[in-house]
Amino acid sequence: MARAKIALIGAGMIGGTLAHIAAREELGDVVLFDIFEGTAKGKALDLSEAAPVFGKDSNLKGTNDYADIAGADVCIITAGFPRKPGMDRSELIGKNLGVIKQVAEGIKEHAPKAFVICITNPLDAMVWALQKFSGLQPRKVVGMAGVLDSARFRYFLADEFGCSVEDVHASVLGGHGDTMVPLVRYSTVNGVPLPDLIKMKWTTQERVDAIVERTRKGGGEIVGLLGNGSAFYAPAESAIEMAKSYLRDKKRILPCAVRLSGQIAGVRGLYVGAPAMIGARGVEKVMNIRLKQDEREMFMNSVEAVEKIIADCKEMEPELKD
Ligand SMILES: NC(=O)C1=CN([C@@H]2O[C@H](COP(=O)(O)OP(=O)(O)OC[C@H]3O[C@@H](n4cnc5c(N)ncnc54)[C@H](O)[C@@H]3O)[C@@H](O)[C@H]2O)C=CC1
Ligand SMILES: O=C([O-])CC(=O)C(=O)O
Repeated sequence: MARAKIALIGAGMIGGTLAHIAAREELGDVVLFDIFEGTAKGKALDLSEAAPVFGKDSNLKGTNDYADIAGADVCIITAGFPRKPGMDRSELIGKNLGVIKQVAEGIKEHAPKAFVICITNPLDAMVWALQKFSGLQPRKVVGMAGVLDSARFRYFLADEFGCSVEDVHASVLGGHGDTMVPLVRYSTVNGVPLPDLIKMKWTTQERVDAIVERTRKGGGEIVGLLGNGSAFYAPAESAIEMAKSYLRDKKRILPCAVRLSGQIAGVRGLYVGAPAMIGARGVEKVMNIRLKQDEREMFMNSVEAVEKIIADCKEMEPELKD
């Protein structure tokens, strides 16, 4: 059987890391696309030269020609600009909306059957715009944020309990911004929910509240530390998890930015983070979890934040207006 073809649109920090993981895991042949041809070609060649050392076979190609992504099974988009310390992700639309428009046109023309995972920020608005510009089926266009946000939540909780990260599961809903909703009630250690762990005196409400707040601001914490760029290892690992679930029809249930059609709090037509089953048909199901009043309020607050960014995108690009 032919190898899967994975197109990485954007060959910067996340794009290069994605290529590295895809090659090491022999997920398929990799096309690295970037407006800077040298960056894409250089990283593809460097990784090709590493392959004999790690002993895996994948073809890696760098390009600035969309024709090279033809027939891709998966496209992962990181093209665009990261924020700088002190900036909000929403401030990136001025630069990144135009980039997403170009990327959508490239994918629509050359890889319209691909499963498309958007990472570019501000995430929920960019994946919404990408689906609109490209006209691809919503079930084949998703955004990566929830896997990353819940991985941060899991890491902070495992650190709090001094236990393995493998035994901590967590769910984060809503937009990828400071209003995201880490769901305490649905987060567990060995199946035991956090509120029970508080009763068991494994931690306190105050400490859990602080972890929730740190999770919400997790991206900004890394931006502040790096000084010149944003997180890339954890975002790349997270998108690969989503790509693998599609390519291997694993039907993982992962928190992703998906276009809702009423499953959570009745929200429709908007891309926002929710637990979704990813299989060979793309988004095969969205979990219709029931929220308590306070959770629902936090979720709607996050939805409103996404709606505001989308309204600004519509002002910039009238073709996005319905
Ligand atoms: N969704 C999420 O959870 C996360 C999102 N991000 C976002 O991912 C994006 C990429 O981050 P990095 O890889 O760190 O940035 P980077 O700056 O290292 O790489 C971006 C690449 O995009 C390329 N590019 C710019 N315009 C392009 C165009 N029109 N066509 C093709 N390529 C183009 C640049 O040349 C650069 O190589 C940023 O917007 C960042 O905010 C970052 C971390 C997590
Ligand atoms: O914070 C940023 O700008 C990058 C990002 O989305 C994250 O790491 O969560």
